[in-house]
Amino acid sequence: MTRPASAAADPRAWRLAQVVRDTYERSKLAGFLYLFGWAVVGWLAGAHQFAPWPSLAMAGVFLVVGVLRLVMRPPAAEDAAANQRWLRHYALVLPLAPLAWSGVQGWMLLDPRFSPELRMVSLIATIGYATVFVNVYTTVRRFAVVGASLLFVPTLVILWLDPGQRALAVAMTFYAVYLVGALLRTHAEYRRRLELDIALREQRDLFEGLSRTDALTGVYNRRHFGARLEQLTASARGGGPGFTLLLLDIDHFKQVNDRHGHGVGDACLQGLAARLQSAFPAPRALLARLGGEEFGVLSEDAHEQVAEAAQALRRDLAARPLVVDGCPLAITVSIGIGRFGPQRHGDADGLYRAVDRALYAAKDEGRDRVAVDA
Ligand SMILES: Nc1nc2c(ncn2[C@@H]2O[C@H](COP(=O)(O)OP(=O)(O)OP(=O)(O)O)[C@@H](O)[C@H]2O)c(=O)[nH]1
Repeated sequence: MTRPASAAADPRAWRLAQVVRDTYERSKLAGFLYLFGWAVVGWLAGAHQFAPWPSLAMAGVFLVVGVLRLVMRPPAAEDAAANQRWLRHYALVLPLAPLAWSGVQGWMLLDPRFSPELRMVSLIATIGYATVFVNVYTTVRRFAVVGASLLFVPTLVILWLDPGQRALAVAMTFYAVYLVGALLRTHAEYRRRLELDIALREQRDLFEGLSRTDALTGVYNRRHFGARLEQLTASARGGGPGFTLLLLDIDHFKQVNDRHGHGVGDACLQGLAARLQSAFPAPRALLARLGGEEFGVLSEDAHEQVAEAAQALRRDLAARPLVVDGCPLAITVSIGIGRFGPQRHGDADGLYRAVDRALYAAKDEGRDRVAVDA
């Protein structure tokens, strides 16, 4: 009955895990684009005839790299160390395809057996792959920079070194400059969206936490307690582990408010919640304020153990009164306890009514006592 993870779950670990998930999702099939590109260009050029082994080797490289990208699944958990490791390994795999494509591109530009028309087709493919890198790998900027550079820089060098290709060299250089700008913009947009996701997630966690928590004491509220009671009852009816319900009511609490004021009454409720939390610690027990001066505990322990802990709490309150504003505040409590029995109680309401009766029996018998539904 552990208290759920708080709203302040580690946003840095989540951000890293999200970057890893996005990177994988965006790139898992993209490796095969290179295989497709080489199959089309190489086939049209007849490379499989005039250079069968290099052609086959290229296809093999693209196939292996494509499969590698697909099978390198990211870690399932938001484990920062595992995600960092994955990024380091992926940083070695991701550049392989652009590197190999750069080889293809250089080969096509330098080998006269490739026609000018097919060279143009391969240059268009290079532009396409570099554009994909800049738009897709905005998740990790260095990936985009490395990939696009591997694709573009060798091609630019070859084009600039050939005086006959000046116009193409100029056009490609302009496009490279555009890609740098596009990379900066898309990366900034991706980071903004990520931060927005984190803010939304934190707000959702915060509201979820608030909807389960009692504002005054910080323990669970009646709503969450009721939902958990229903779950435990259903599970016990289905043969799951049993549980014990405890209901506690402060005796003559009205007098505390009347004598000392509402503020002292509030502090008393907070002090008692803290004592209850120590008497019935998570994860074996779930504590809630059910309203006013009434608290409830759902415990995995047998009712004898819960009753023992309840008696110890009662004795502790007598021996060590609560301290409010530096002054001791003596209070006593009445407690009802019952272990869920599917035959005896039927459902959650049946158990609640039985334990409530035990609590009122404790009140009727003079308060400051524990009564067990048996
Ligand atoms: N300070 C404070 N008082 C509260 C709060 N909620 C309920 N109360 C008070 O709790 C008191 C409950 O009084 P009663 O229901 O008569 O119960 P009691 O005086 O404890 O008497 P018994 O339960 O019969 O022993 C009322 O005076 C409510 O105003 C709260 O959040 N803060």
